[in-house]
Amino acid sequence: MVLDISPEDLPRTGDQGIGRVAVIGAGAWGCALAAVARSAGRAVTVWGRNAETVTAINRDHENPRYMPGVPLPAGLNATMDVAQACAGADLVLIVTPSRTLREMCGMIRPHLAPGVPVALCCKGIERGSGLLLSQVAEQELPGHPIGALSGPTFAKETALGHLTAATVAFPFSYQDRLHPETSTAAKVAVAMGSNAFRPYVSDDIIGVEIGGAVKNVIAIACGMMTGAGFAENTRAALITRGMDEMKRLAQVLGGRRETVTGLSGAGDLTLTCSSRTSRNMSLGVQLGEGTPREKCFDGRNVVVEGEINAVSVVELAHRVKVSMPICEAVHAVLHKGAPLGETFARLWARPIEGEPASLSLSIDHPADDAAINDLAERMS
Ligand SMILES: NC(=O)C1=CN([C@@H]2O[C@H](COP(=O)(O)OP(=O)(O)OC[C@H]3O[C@@H](n4cnc5c(N)ncnc54)[C@H](O)[C@@H]3O)[C@@H](O)[C@H]2O)C=CC1
Ligand SMILES: O=C(CO)COP(=O)(O)O
Repeated sequence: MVLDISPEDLPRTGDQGIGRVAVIGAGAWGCALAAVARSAGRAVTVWGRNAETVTAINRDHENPRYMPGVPLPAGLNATMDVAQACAGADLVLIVTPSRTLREMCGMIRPHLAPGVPVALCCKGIERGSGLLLSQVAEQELPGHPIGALSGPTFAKETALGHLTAATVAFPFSYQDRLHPETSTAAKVAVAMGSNAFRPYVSDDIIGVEIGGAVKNVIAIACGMMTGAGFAENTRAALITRGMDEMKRLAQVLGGRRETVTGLSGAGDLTLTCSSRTSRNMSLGVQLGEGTPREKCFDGRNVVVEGEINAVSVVELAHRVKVSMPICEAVHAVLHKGAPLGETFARLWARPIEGEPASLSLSIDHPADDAAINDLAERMS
């Protein structure tokens, strides 16, 4: 199954003006989204920094470095020239690792026509500032509507045309509330939507971004426990309690709890916490099995957003006084040298709490150090 459908074959709900899409980043997700936009009938140019990758996309319709064996639509153009990529673009998708976002915004700024919307497709929170990626982009690209596209979307499956859904979120103006179908989010959704790729429209960019950023940290936790030999009960508990951490953080920052139960929170948690296709889950599994960090992924340099973002998520949680014990545990193991077994054993031995958290209680039960040590031993 390959996504190279002719635009005429696609039922459209009405073209709302986005004809040309620039995709910044020629990795797995950049190429998958470029394929999606192309199959939805858009003219697409991908910007990449690597000459071999750019040549391979244009000549072989494949990205052998990041998505080998996955055919890309023939009509995709790739370039190393950012001015060329952005020329005439009605929509820009930024799809490089989150830590590069500020730099990418600065790079495209001189080449964008006024008011062109920019959808962020990377997942994270800026380290140090604690800013959501949309706030970073707002600082760097004044005058451009900034939104996010996020959801349970493995790049390879998406590029192969497996049925996929994602959320497109841009802040709504008052006019948008009266006519949501003409909002920027809706226009972007229409521009990207096809028979195989189903976007949903949201006005809650904070909720959507928090879901995307935090789920990677929770996926590392699930991987760690799986690698350490724990089973499905443990994973289900981490997914559910991890979602609660996301909801609390989203709400305090002005997002909606219900957004986190959507594609970008619950959906993406379900996907990435269930499959070693996820680089985050996979890193956790390898560490849980006892592989030293430098030997994970056979020593290859792989983008694992949750590893870097564990720091920014925990710093942000401290700043806004939100309790995120699972993220804290991942952070302690990855960045503070805490022993994996004992850290997760202690996570389970915390005082009894209410579910939901609005049932405010905390009952200490004496930590049984011998039992914790046994559990820690099982995990080491
Ligand atoms: N792969 C996937 O299934 C999905 C990935 N994402 C998100 O998309 C973002 C990108 O991930 P992938 O495409 O998977 O990563 P990737 O590793 O496949 O590709 C990363 C791309 O970014 C480029 N890059 C790296 N550092 C750069 C820098 N300093 N300046 C300019 N370009 C740079 C690389 O050359 C490469 O083209 C991440 O935030 C990830 O969480 C989101 C949904 C799905
Ligand atoms: O975000 C993703 C799927 O939605 C990709 O997950 P990983 O970055 O863990 O591979």
